[in-house]
Amino acid sequence: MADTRATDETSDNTGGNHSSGDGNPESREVEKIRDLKSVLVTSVLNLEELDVNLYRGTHHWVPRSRRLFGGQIVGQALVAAAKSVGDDVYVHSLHCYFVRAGDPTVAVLYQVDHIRDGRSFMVRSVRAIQHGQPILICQASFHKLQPSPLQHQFTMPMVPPPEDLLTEEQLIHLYLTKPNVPEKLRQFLNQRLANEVPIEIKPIQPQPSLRRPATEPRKLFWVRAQGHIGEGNMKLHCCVAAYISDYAFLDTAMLSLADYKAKFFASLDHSMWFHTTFRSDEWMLYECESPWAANSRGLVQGRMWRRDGVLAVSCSQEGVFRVQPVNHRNKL
Ligand SMILES: CCCCCCCCCC(=O)SCCNC(=O)CCNC(=O)[C@H](O)C(C)(C)COP(=O)(O)OP(=O)(O)OC[C@H]1O[C@@H](n2cnc3c(N)ncnc32)[C@H](O)[C@@H]1OP(=O)(O)O
Repeated sequence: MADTRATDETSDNTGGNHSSGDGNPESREVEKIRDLKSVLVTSVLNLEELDVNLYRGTHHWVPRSRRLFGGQIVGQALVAAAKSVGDDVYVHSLHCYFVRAGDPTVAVLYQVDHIRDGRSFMVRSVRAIQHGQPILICQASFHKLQPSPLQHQFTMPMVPPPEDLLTEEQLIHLYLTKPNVPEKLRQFLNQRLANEVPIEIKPIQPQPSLRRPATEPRKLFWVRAQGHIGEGNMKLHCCVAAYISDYAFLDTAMLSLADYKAKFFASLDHSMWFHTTFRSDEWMLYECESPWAANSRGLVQGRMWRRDGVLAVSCSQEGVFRVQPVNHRNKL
């Protein structure tokens, strides 16, 4: 059954100044690289307030596509929206459209509109703007805690615990020790290792090689933010979950198609529902599936489970996919 415990995790430091480290610039630098709390909280999710309801966000990791990572834009939009509500309401859902590619060479402005303050619910609309044009439109709704006898949830799938599994990084290192790894593939995998994505992933069923058969479009992995964030800041955990939720989600739709690669793919929209308290810096099981793909689009749906079996977050996204056959002789 769903966890209906009233949360005491109500303090809001989202976007506040989080100092860390021992004051030594060198150790602060090391911590900045290693600790997600530094990278995301003091940098990416720490928006600069420019005016009333107007914020500026900067970037950390940019994907190979050279367009801004969607999870970063959604996470920052949620930070901006959350700044305009009190400590007694929690985001329960958000709905976004990615309308233009984000430009990694300039900052993003976030403009928050107060749509409605009701008795139980508060609704905000956020526009992420670059070069005077919206790149994302986001609606977020916040709700007071209102416990009810109506409660149920699906059951978490049975999977091995994260302690029994290797991280994606470890799997890549292992793969690179094999003889005869093609040079192009080696370069690609080394680039993946060099990515400073502040997210850790442990696949439940790692792909033995990149040349995989077509499978049911479903995958499961343990995921958490890198570094320590700690308890007591549910708003921040939701913003970090928004960042994480977009990372390895959309490619679920490609699993049904072997021998093709996406020459262009991008998320068109992103929706999330936050059900209960969780910690984004602790392992959560991300269950991703794609019920449909056609017409150059694919739909993905995801559930993030706390490791105690409580359904914490549900996500949904549609993406555009332009695919081409893989030439296996020259393949990565
Ligand atoms: C494992 C680690 C990897 C992690 C990566 C995580 C990534 C997760 C997913 C994301 O975060 S994606 C980032 C968030 N989403 C976006 O940035 C999408 C923003 N929205 C848009 O860019 C536009 O709204 C969108 C492209 C979706 C639609 O705009 P248009 O209708 O003007 O685009 P159009 O379809 O005409 O063209 C899009 C591209 O497809 C190309 N194209 C069009 N028709 C085509 C065709 N028939 N065949 C092949 N390609 C085609 C077209 O040239 C163009 O390529 P370029 O961008 O390189 O120029």
